[in-house]
Amino acid sequence: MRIGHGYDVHRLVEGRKLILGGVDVPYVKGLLGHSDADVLLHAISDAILGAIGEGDIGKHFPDTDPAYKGADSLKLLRHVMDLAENKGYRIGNVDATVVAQRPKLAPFIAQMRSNIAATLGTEEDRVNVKATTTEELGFAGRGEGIAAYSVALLQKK
Ligand SMILES: Nc1ccn([C@@H]2O[C@H](COP(=O)(O)O)[C@@H](O)[C@H]2O)c(=O)n1
Ligand SMILES: C[C@@]1(CO)OP(=O)(O)OP(=O)(O)OC[C@H]1O
Repeated sequence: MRIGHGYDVHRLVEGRKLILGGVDVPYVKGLLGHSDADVLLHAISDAILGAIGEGDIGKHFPDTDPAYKGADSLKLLRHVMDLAENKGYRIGNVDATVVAQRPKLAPFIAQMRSNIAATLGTEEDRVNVKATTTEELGFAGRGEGIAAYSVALLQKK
């Protein structure tokens, strides 16, 4: 068994879609990034890369490479899972927390979980997604950005 941890932050700006866990969440702002800036999927991708000793998403998908401009982070996550599977691993479980003061994410969590499980080729009960505010403290609390944390446990197939 192998364990990995991931953390990511993106800035909230006007004129961008808010994509979280592959869900287009209705909001007045979206996350800024080279890709679709799906901070949740980036944290999960980094957790899996950590578990298999493969660095981080910046190493695999450089933000200087035009190929990843506007990239769908579900596709990046699938590529990361291909690396894990090629090394003989499958998902034990994945847990993640999105840190966002707004918008309310609870109505979208089930779809995020479903998207992530399908992309990882695993059962939904092996994937958990949570959301928390920071009680208006810090950058997330001021609505300047959204953070996400994840851990991933991988098992030998
Ligand atoms: N963006 C968010 C943040 C939180 N939630 C849900 O609200 C619950 C309470 O949040 P606290 O920060 O006060 O702990 C939390 O457990 C989430 O279920 C949310 O939907 N969207
Ligand atoms: C995902 C990548 C893809 O180019 O770009 P960004 O959307 O900027 O996201 P970040 O979390 O900064 O990780 C870097 C890149 O791998």
